[in-house]
Amino acid sequence: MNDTSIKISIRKLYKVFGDDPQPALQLVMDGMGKAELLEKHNHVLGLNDINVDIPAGKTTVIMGLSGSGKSTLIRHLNRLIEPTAGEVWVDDDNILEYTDTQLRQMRQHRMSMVFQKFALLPHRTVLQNAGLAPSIAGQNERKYADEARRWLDRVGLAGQGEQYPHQLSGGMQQRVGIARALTSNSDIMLMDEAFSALDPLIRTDMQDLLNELQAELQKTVVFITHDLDEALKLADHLVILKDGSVIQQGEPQHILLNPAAPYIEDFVADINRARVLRVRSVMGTFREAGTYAGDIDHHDTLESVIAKSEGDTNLSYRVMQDGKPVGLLDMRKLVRALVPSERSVERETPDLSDLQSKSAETDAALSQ
Ligand SMILES: Nc1ncnc2c1ncn2[C@@H]1O[C@H](COP(=O)(O)OP(=O)(O)OP(=O)(O)O)[C@@H](O)[C@H]1O
Repeated sequence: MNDTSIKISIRKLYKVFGDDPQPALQLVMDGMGKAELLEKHNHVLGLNDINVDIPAGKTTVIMGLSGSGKSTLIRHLNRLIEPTAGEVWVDDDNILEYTDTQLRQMRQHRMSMVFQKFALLPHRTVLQNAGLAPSIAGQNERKYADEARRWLDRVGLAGQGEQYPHQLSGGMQQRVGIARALTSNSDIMLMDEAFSALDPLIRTDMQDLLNELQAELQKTVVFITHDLDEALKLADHLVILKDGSVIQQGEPQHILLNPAAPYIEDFVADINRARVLRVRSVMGTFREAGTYAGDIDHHDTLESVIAKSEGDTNLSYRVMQDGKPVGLLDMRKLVRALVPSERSVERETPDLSDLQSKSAETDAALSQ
């Protein structure tokens, strides 16, 4: 994540829910955990000393199980929730110091939100829903129609502008939600479980759409999910929450290869690593001299390299990025990366038959 500036910076953020949060906060700062705070003091620890830098133009995914604090955290970014302590900086402003007018300006022009349940206005057309932000800012339909239509076209809803939300499927309604966020022309998109209400195939389509839009538009996206596959597919930066605390954050591939806590190890244990890990995350240094079986791209998945090698663990490949060699990938190293942790590598190194059965599983999954 080099060469990226920070768009949103969350500093020492705490949220305690209850009648008298300040004394409870002191107990938390002195080390009391969520369970004890609830049991002995009847206060809920929502967020505990959150420090996260959200890079501009990238997708940051906040992931955690139910109750871990994801919604509480994202709602602090537009001050739908006020913290018990801490700071939230957006574009170098501490938004907790904003006046009501500044806050309204920020919500209207600098941040948009995409909701799990779409939150479309039922009596407005698709075009009017897409143009909600300019409409609230006082523009009439004639003025915003071109821009709203452009984004409806871009999300795959060309010709649907005169429909009403109830005439569209769930996936189409969420496309309107995304078009609405894009028509607002804000740099920051907050997406709260935005795809969780959709059927699996539609959900995959929407994830692909978001990745495509991001490659084109580079918005600062903060995306909440409880689904690790979704997180790994979307995230440039991944933040994992548990009981209101950040357990680990960083580049998703790095987290997968270096889980910092048993909780994360458990989370990532069932992931199809061959499909998620990229060559760049496991390759070694490039050496001029040496023989290799062919060229692969740094962004290829390990699964595609396994297929290319036909399971031959004696091979190594030259890794290319933008036409230049950047590394070497030894198939034995690739195989080691498929095993979840260092400890298990010491116990057992998978052999060719493991690889082939993994490939067969993958083929079966792909052909479904
Ligand atoms: N208004 C509230 N009053 C009291 N406790 C709250 C309130 N809002 C959230 N909480 C508590 O704060 C913690 C974090 O909740 P939050 O909704 O942020 O979790 P989440 O990770 O978004 O969960 P889910 O995936 O189920 O939406 C939970 O223990 C929850 O019960």
